Amino acid sequence: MTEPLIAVQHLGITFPNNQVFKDLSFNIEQGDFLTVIGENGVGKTTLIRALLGLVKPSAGRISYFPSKKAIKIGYVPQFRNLDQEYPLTVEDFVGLNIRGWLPWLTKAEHRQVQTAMAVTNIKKIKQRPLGMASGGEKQRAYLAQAIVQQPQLLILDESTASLDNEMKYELLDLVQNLNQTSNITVFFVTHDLPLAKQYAKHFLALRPGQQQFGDMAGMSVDQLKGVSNV
Ligand SMILES: Nc1ncnc2c1ncn2[C@@H]1O[C@H](COP(=O)(O)OP(=O)(O)OP(=O)(O)O)[C@@H](O)[C@H]1O
Repeated sequence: MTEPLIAVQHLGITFPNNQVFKDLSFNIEQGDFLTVIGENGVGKTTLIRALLGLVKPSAGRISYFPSKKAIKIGYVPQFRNLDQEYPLTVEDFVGLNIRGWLPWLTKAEHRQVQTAMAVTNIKKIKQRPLGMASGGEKQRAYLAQAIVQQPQLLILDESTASLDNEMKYELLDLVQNLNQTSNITVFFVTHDLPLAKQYAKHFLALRPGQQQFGDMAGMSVDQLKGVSNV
């Protein structure tokens, strides 16, 4: 059995007048490609925030192995079309995740930026202002920024929403490659069931007050019906 990277046990999260999770349990295994599906408002973003330590559980716990400190998490947000005037070059944007706005990088850090751009196939546009890049290139720059620190866990938060089909599959091919060759664990939140079916190993289907966890390949017709209207 694969070791968990993160174990969520009996998690409860309650906002004033709103209990989002009552008793949520699942593991994120090392090297997994886990997709999280569920209708609007069921708590997907809240779950990500809890994994990042930004929301405190009201019950249960989230355990990190070997420790919370040892696990770096890369985050790829939902695609937002940056303004054409956005001035940072693709390279500077990717480097932002190393030292924020400080421009000087060590040689090793510079190499990390070059590697992240090579892996995500944006090296040839590294001097281009990010605002002038295409939608797919922008999203690949977000992916490069998320992996520049070589995270153990990569969270994709509806990152393919509003990308066209070709760009979606291009992005997910890159993510799958990272998952398979660098053993980066992937936590992929999406509404796109066909995409999830193609790439994910496991699924977590969230519904109000309940959850289902299982093998993506073995997802039954009933389970499929349950989440296919999301
Ligand atoms: N800080 C907060 N305070 C109070 N309620 C909150 C807070 N954050 C989220 N909620 C509520 O918790 C519920 C879950 O929200 P969340 O954004 O996690 O859902 P989601 O599944 O990500 O939705 P979507 O698919 O629309 O992005 C919603 O009812 C939301 O209004």
